[in-house]
Amino acid sequence: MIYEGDYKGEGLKIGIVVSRFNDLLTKELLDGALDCFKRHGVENIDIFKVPGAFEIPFIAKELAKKENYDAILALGAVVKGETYHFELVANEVAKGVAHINLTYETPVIFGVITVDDEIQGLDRAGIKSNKGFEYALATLEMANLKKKLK
Ligand SMILES: O=c1[nH]c(NC[C@H](O)[C@H](O)[C@H](O)CO)c([N+](=O)[O-])c(=O)[nH]1
Repeated sequence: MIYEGDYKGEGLKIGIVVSRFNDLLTKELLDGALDCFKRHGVENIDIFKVPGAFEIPFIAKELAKKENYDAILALGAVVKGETYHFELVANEVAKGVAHINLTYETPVIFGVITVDDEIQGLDRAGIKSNKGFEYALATLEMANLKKKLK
């Protein structure tokens, strides 16, 4: 028997946590995700805005604890700078989101792009593709797969 989630969005309640740091990129990721959710029939979306990617896990955890979202999408953009800060932020956000997935009952999709520079970021935020749309598809798939496991 093969179990996989479909992309039906009707009746799903989705939470999006999006960081404002590098919002030239993150607002495009958010637009791409909202476009995807709308095209797949999702009508119940809550959006939570945080200062930077480092703050994403805290809010994602608070939402997962409530257990009233079918899935949560974390969107952010970490761009390599001159300092080591890039690696610290990127690693901690990934670890934080992974920890929430294994601690609570709500799937949290890791939609944080980590890029060397803004151009690479723009390529992924609309020029060559919109990763926000792709991460939203993963969110729909996981929300529906989880329903099948009940
Ligand atoms: O979302 C980001 N936050 C970044 N830093 C801020 C961080 O997420 C926190 O908001 C800040 O450290 C306050 O806690 C970034 N860098 O510094 O490289 C970055 O590229 N992206």
